[in-house]
Amino acid sequence: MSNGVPTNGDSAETHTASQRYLSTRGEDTGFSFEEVVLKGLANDGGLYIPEQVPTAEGWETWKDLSFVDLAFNILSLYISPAEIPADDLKDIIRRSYATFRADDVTPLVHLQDNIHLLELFHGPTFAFKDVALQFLGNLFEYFLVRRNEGKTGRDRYHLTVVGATSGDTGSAAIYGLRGKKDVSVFMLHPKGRVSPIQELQMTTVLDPNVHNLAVEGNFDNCQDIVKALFADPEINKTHKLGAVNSINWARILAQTVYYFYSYFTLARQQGDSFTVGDKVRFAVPSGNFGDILAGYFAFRMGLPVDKLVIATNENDILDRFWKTGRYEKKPTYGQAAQGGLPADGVKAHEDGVKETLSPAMDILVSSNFERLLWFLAYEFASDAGMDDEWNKRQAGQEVAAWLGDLKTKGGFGPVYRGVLDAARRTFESERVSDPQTIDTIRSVYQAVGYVLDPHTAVGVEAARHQEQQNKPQSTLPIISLSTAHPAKFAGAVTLALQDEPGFEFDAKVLPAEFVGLEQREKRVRDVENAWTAVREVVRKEVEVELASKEY
Ligand SMILES: Cc1ncc(COP(=O)(O)O)c(C=O)c1O
Ligand SMILES: N[C@@H](CCOP(=O)(O)O)C(=O)O
Repeated sequence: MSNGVPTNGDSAETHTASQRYLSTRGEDTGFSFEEVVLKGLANDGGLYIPEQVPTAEGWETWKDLSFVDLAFNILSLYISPAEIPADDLKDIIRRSYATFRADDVTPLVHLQDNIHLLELFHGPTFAFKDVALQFLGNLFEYFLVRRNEGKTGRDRYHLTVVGATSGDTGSAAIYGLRGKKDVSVFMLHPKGRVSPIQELQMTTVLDPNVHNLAVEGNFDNCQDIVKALFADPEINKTHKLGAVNSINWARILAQTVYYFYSYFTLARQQGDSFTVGDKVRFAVPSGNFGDILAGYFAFRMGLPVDKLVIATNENDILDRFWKTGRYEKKPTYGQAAQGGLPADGVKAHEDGVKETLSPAMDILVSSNFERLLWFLAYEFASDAGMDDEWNKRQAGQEVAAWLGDLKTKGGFGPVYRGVLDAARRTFESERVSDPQTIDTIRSVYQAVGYVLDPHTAVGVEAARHQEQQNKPQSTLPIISLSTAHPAKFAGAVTLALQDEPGFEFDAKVLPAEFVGLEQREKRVRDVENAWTAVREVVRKEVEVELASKEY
């Protein structure tokens, strides 16, 4: 079904295949970038992906570009100038990264041996989410200003953003959208399950368009409520829902930039011992699979990636998939996957999400895994020798069936051997326990004096294990993504370092921006773990907000 690319009166010929989008469940195709950004989730429940992953022609020549110029080159491959003219796109990107404390936006620092840390926490809320959400906030604003030109009052297009957070997306989205015209933002967090600083970062923002909702439940309950709202035709029609979670394609797209940028930074830092064209590994602390999926796109675009290493905490659905070929909320260990794969020997944990020291990754089901599944299914279907339309249809049907089973039976798999083999060609997985996380924070501090946040520690431990395991490739540099500032997770950091001589959290870790947060006024509303109850709250609070506006 074509939904009419693009929305602003230009002809479809102005869009390349990588600038048109389809749903992973196969029913919805032909969307423009603007449509997928404003809609978030497809009508059939799928996630948007580009019809084709573009090759980054001449990427090797981008080595010395600034972050902003590099971002422009990459993003232009996915956004037609007929939708956002080049100068406007450049301006959006420039403004998005002007809010970062580091001149080079995402610095790369050498940690130990072959491991380099990609510091992604220099944005306003001290977590990697800022890289995408500063950009997404400005994109929403750009599209809304254009849509609302000459309109007044209730005729204006008012976007109602609803998002779920285990701590970091919430504040990053709020900082990306606070005070923006024609947008209300509702962030659902699991009550009492985010770190105290994360909670304060969200609830101390008092702009009238920001609404914090504390849900009695876990992160997956929050994510399910958001998905249920997107599936409800009524609220979508009346309130024009928008997404800030990584179900929104723009989140993934913005994150591909730092894979390229860190690769080039490494090449500049290493001089003769690393030339553009050499391979690297990336280790990525993973939960919803958005961050590492951006790495997959970078790889598909031509970046020389040896392997993408998925690092999970004890909520290990992804690790179990790579080991068994089954994607299951509740593990059924001991059953070998198709083709006689070994069981992984990991102990089953309690039914549901485990609360760990890396709470932002306490996720049972990783929403972006669906996007990877589509590409794996597409690759598998392509072996049948049919035409591209057939391959795409087949991939969509396969994904819809898998996701259907996940919903009704709690899991699916084992997947076809060819699908699993394709997954293993590009990715490896590691599961890191809480004690290992603490040991890693401590041993890195003792060795080099660097303080890791617990999520970053999960990635670093995975990288170190990879270094030990992959002897022949162990000379390859590993870029380990540092996804948050350690000050956001005082509990875990203090647990690991309290006995270290001279270590003082406030002096060594706490940034000035966090001092005094707890004394500020807060606004948050408790809500039931029920999507219909949340829908009522959204309706009422948007009404109050709109009634107070004069434009
Ligand atoms: C600090 C931190 N690290 C890692 C992750 C996992 O990233 P993703 O959900 O994209 O896999 C998150 C949450 O998304 C996070 O907040
Ligand atoms: N870890 C996230 C969970 C939401 O993930 P998202 O990347 O899909 O927004 C968080 O910190 O909120």
